[in-house]
Order: sequence, then C-alpha cells, then structure tokens
Amino acid sequence: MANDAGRRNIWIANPADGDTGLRRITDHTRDDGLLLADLQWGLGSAALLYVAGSITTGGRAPDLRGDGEGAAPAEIRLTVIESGDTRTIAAGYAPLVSPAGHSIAFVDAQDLRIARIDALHPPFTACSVAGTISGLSWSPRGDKIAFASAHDGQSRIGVFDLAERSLSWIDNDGAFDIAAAWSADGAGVAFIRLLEPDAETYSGRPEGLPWSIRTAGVGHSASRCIWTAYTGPGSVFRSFEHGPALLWRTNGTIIFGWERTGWLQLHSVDVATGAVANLTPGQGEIFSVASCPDRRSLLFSSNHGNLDGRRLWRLEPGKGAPVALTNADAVTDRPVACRNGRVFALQSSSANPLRPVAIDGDRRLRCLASPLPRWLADLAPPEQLCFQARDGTDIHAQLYLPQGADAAQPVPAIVHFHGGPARQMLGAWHVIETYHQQYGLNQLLVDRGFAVLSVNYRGGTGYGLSFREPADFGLSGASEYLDVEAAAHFLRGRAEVDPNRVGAYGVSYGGLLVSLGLARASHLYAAGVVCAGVADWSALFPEAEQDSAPARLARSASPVSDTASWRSPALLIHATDDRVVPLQQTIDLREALRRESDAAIEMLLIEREQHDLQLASSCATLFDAIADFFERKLGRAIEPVTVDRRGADGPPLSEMTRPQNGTVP
Ligand SMILES: CSCC[C@H](NC=O)C(=O)N[C@@H](CO)C(=O)O
Repeated sequence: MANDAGRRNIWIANPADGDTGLRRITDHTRDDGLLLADLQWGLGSAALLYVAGSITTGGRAPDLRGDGEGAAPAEIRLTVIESGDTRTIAAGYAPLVSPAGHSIAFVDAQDLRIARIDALHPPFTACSVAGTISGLSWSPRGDKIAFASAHDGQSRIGVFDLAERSLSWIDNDGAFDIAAAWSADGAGVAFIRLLEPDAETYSGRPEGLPWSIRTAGVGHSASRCIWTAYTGPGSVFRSFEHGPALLWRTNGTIIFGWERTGWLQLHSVDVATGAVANLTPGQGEIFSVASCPDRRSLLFSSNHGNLDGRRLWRLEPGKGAPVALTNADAVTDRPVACRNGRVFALQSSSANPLRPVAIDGDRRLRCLASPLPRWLADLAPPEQLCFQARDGTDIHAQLYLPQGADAAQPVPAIVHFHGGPARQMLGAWHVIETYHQQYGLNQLLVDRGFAVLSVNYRGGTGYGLSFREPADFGLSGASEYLDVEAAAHFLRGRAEVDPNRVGAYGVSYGGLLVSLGLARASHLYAAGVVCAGVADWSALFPEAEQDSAPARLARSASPVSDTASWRSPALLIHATDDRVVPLQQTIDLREALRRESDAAIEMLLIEREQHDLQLASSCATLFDAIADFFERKLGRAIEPVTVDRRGADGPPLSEMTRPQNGTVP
C-alpha cells in the first residue's frame, strides 16, 4: 500500500509486469482520507483483500472534507488482480483469510462474521458477544476460529466451531486473556493471561503482576499454565510493535517476547516440560515478528548490533543463532515470509522513503519500487549521536545540519520530539506513517536552513525496559523534562548552532514535551510549536478524584502548572476532531497562558481532522504553518530570554492569527 499525496492505493510488484514490475490495482484518485489496511491474498493469489475506510466502532465516521459524506466506514473489499474488478464483501474490519483461502473471518462491532471470498454464500454472523473482539486466529484446518473478547475489565478467549456453529469460552478466572494461537495440529489453543489490563499508563510501569502463558484443549473450558513470568523485569507483558504475540511451533515449543533481560527478546517455552530458552540474547530488542509457513522458522526485526537501526533476521530455533538477512546501515522492518522461501519487507534510508524489497534465499536484496527522484539523494544525512541528561541518562538522537552550517555561520536549530511515547525515531524515513511524515518535515526544516535534532527521549522504545519505563515519568513526575532540557543544552553547545535561536516542535506526546520546555525553560527555547499536545494530565482523572494525590501529582507534572514562566512565542495546533488528545487540552492551555503569561501565542485549528492527520492537504497545512512560524521567530537573530518567573507585566498577548483553515475558539 502506498500513500501518494493522500491518494492511498494498493500496488502489486510482479517482475513479469515489465521493468519495475509494479502495477497499481486500485484507483483512488482523491486526497480523501480513505484509509487502507490489513492487506491479504485471497482466492490463492488471484485477488487481494483489504479494509478500506475508518473504523469508527459505534462513533460517527470522521467528516474530513466537510462535505457531510463523512469518511467511508470500514468495509472489507476484494480486488481481482487480473481485471482490477473490486467488490465490497461486507462492512467490517480485521479480516483474516482462512488457511484454505476461500473464507474470511472478520469483525463488525461486536459480531464475529464469516464470509466466502468467492461470494458463493452471503456473509453470516457467527456469534455476537458483549465485548470488543480482537486477535482472530483460524485453526490450521480452518474449522474453528479463536478470538479474545474484552468486556468490563476482563478478557476471555472464545472458540467458534464452524461445523457445529457453536461458541465455547475458555475460563478466564476474572483475568485478562489475550492473543490466542493454535497448535500445529489444531488440538489446542495457547493464550496470554494478564492479571491487570494491558493499558498505557503514561507513568512508567517497570514491573507488575507476572503474566503467564496457558494452553487449553479444544472443547475444554479449563486451561493449564505452561509458563509464568518472574517478578521484576519482564513481569509486565510487552507486545511486539508488529506481529503475533505467540507462535506455536511444530516442535512443541511456543515462541514469545519477554523482557527478563531488560530487553524485549524472543524466548521459547517447551509446552510439555516448561523449559525456557532466550533465542535472541544480547543488547537489542525485537520490533516485528513473522512466522514462516513451515511453522518452524521465523523472521524478526531487531536493533541488535545497532540500537539506532532496524535489521532483519531469520531464526530456526534449535538450528543455531539467528541469521542476518540485511545489513546494519539500512532500516528494514515488517517482514513477510513466502512459501517459496522468499522474504519481503519494507526498507528505507535517510534518503529513500519506505519501499518494498525482496530478499532471495541467497540474501540478495532487490527493491521492488520505481526509481526515486534524484533530489532525494540531496537530503541531509543524519549524524547519530548521544548526549546525557543531568541525571546521567543517555539520550540518543539524530542531528541534521543544513549545508554551510559552521561556527562562522551558526544557524537556528529545532528540536523534534516524537509522539507515543513508546516510539523510536531513526535516521531514516519511518515505518509508521505519522513519523514518516515527521521525518519529511524535519528534512524540510533542514532545507529551510535550520539544524534539526530528533530526540529519542526516555519513555521511548529501542533502548530497553528501564529506558521505556523510567521512574517519575509522565503524569507521575515528568522526568522526561530532563531530556527536553538536555537537548537544548546539547544544541547550545554546538558551534554550528546559534544558542539564542533554539526552538522545538512535537506532535501528541511530543507536543507535551515542547510545552514543558516552553513553560519551564523559555530561556533555553526561543520558540515552539505544540501540536495535539497534552497540557493537563489531571484531566484524565474523574471529577471525584481531582483532589486525590495522584491527580495533584499529575497536574504538577503538566505544562499548565508552569504557564506563569512561559515566555517564548508558541504556535498551538490541534485537529478539531481529535479523538486521542481532546482539543480541550489546547484550549485550556491557551486560557492558562492568556491568564498567566505574556508570551505571544498563535493558534491553528485543522478543521475536522483526526489525531493522526489523514489528508495530505492537512499535512501540507501543518508543515507550512510550522516552517513559517519558525522562520518568523527564529529566522533572525533575537535577544536571549531572561529567566523571570515573577510573571512580569508584558505587552498584551498577540492576537491569534487567523488560521489558514481553522476557526478561533
Ligand atoms: C495522552 S498522550 C497520547 C499520545 C498518543 N499516544 C497514543 O495514541 C500519541 O502520541 N499518538 C501517536 C502520535 O500521533 C503515536 O505515536 O501513537
């Protein structure tokens, strides 16, 4: 799937189709926010199945273009490759093609649905459940489907029998059971049991009630525990960024990810004996996992050997160490294995955007995408570096310098903070669309003459458990502010950078960090752009708990508690239909600044857009607004800001500039 200026389409790479072997098989010609997902082969390899549209699960569909049509609700489509004919199979999402390839199981609200791909029979509802359905898994013979249903703070594993048209449940004892996986012979189901919900806490959770792996015989509601995590590191379950949580192998072992060593690494447990082995020891963590069709070997991406990279490996447990399929200098991720042993993946570099590659049995790698425009080769190559926060934490970052930047001509600089926070920016185009966009924006800013420092602050992935789950983090104390401070000090120490012209921008969790920097250290940050940022963590607490100690701590860790010392100009941006970080966060921040600060604040509302911008035109608005703001605020030498926390009477607040396509709240 490729997004070309908002036109998302499906392409097929087939060397028989001519030199590039690329053919577009869908015909979406508008920047209309139509999302595509869950691409799978169907009818052998004669057709492709995918989800088109937005999953709204009961809410209203986004109305991105304001034409009242609303974004298309998610539906499952089938496109015949030869003819390009496309038909809608049914409304729904999360399709999974059966092992024989003629049926799909999928979800529609709280229904598990089944459809024949050859449309010989209309779709039918296998069962309706009270909970949210996830993790569909076909039995190897395609006669049963296992899934998780989460409801009322619990989750349990259901097994639907297609022949009997009956649904049975595996006892969950009030726990949170997820990630069903079948044995190779279809006689058993394995699953993960959590003793507390797998929810993002935004406060660091280095350990908890130990999770476990259990198995149940088909037709039996009882299950048995085959492995339990130790207390301490690894006691909290951590999923991979991409791929199944459990892989039950033909040799009677189950492969899973565990952080016992402080790194998310592949382990195997023997179902019969409970014996456990670490398959990927050493410094590094796993990001994507994919099973090979033989159900013996598997593919994975990790940053072993280069914590700031992504490499592809093949592993056959019991047959020696993992074999590297790609080299360390490119970024390769999201592997897929084919029956003929060929491997496909996505690869990018600092110049080349994400593209599909084929890796043959002899590890020869071929790019499957069209040749790229030559100007991409001129993009600024990153300098991968590390600096320390004042508590001694090592912070990895990429520094991009514009041509000509040197001590004789120091340039303005911008710090970029990613979102998540459990993410990792790399010195290349990113595999996640939001960060692919932000990498592009960083290169645009370098092209406009700014140095850019993209910071992998604590709370992010790639650098181990203790880095991702630090003490006093987020709403429990904002320890990540130490990295905000350190980033500015690092840049101010670089001869190529003008220390009085350091700015920052960030989206979502990254927006929170920018606000912390501007509120607490306007003497370090001369300007900032806060996009869809959190401003007041205490809003996450119900009214009745607003005076509780945790809520008070959350508020003290929030930017709104330090707006009196916010001096530097800022641009606040928010999508008006943001369903992840409410627009109210930015409105409340604006009000607090209006009351307590004399900083010049501008606002831009991006009408009808979502948290992660879906229209290319919205991205262009965002990019232009950010680049324009920094050129206006940092493009010229400015006097340094003194640290004055008394909130001196300053000039009247600048009027909010009329946003390009938004309204002033
Ligand atoms: C309460 S902060 C929420 C931030 C949000 N996290 C998860 O959805 C976030 O950063 N979202 C994107 C960035 O747009 C992400 O990377 O997950």
